[in-house]
Amino acid sequence: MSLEDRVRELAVEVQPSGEGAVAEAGERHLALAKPPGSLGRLEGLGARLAGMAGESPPPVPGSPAVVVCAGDHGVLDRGVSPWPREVTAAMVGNFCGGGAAVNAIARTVGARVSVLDVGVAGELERHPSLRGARVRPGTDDLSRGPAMGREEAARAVLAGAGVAEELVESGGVDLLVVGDMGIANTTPASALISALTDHPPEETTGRGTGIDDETLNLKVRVVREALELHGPDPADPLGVLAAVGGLEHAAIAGVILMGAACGVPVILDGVVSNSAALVAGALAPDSLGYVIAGHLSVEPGAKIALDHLGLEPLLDLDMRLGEGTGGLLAVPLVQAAARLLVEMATLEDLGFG
Ligand SMILES: Cc1cc2ncn([C@H]3O[C@H](COP(=O)(O)O)[C@@H](O)[C@H]3O)c2cc1C
Ligand SMILES: O=C(O)c1cccnc1
Repeated sequence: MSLEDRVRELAVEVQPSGEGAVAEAGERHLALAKPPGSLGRLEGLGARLAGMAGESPPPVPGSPAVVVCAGDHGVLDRGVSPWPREVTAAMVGNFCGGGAAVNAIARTVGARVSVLDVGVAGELERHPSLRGARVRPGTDDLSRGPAMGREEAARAVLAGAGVAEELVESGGVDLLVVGDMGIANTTPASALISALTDHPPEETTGRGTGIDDETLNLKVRVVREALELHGPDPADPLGVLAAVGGLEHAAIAGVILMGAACGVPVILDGVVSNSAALVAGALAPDSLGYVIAGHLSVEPGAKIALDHLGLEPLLDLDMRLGEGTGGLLAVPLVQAAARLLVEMATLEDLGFG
């Protein structure tokens, strides 16, 4: 079986989240000891968690993990980011050493950090939290040719899916957060969002790590050239990924598909994971029933992608880092949304039934 077929097989494994449990949780919220609707969006989130688990009340997720997917990008040669490629490998080392923003926030919310090398260009030291599944040492320049081959894109999707499966099946993880590391990776994120939402590059392209006006204009031009060169077809998500995506974007799509197939909620981070969710949703529309938008990144493509997916972000903190940082901050909200349904007394318990 080809790797593409295996991705398709995984997509077919995703079951729709349970409408019955969603309705039951909605009923329960009306009965709990509070004015109806007073917990705001936490009520709808709790009902969605019930749907994902297929039962109301839903279990309270107590074992979260972030999967930081890392890769490098040939399009960096066009000057779309001010940072050198070597920062990607250095930051992967930093994730393993515990000194990155994602590590500090993971410790705050009690999440494990797992790092997946699907496409880093440099040498990496071995480390227990680092999974090596390097498909190739970075993509090619997507503005001059395909970023990667279709089978390579499929291999990266399956690498992400494999890590998610291991965390859930052997590690007891019941809540996944996706994160990214890869210098220049906001360029393929914009290209994916334009290709899959039909918004033009001027709207989906942002300043990434913090580029000036001149570099932003160049970045928009590079994304436009890539779209003109490939004419990506939204009906062929793997083709879109291979033409204008990135290896970590592919791996994140794989984590989403496997999380959904296992019935585990997946919290998105910023624009890179938002673009990957568009790919996952195009491969398996039902996977979106298991996806939660953790926060709204400052990158303009983030809002376009989330609107297209029909997802409302839980937090809006003006963050634009990636790594999984904004997604992790939403973990306590997700846990609280489930715990409210599990632990609150009802009005009837209080004698007001
Ligand atoms: C030190 C450092 C740490 C980071 N952690 C995440 N990113 C984020 O910034 C990069 C994408 O932005 P652009 O497309 O502008 O290059 C990615 O590596 C992303 O994960 C970082 C970037 C840097 C420089
Ligand atoms: O939205 C993000 O996650 C993001 C923004 C800028 C750079 N890297 C990531």
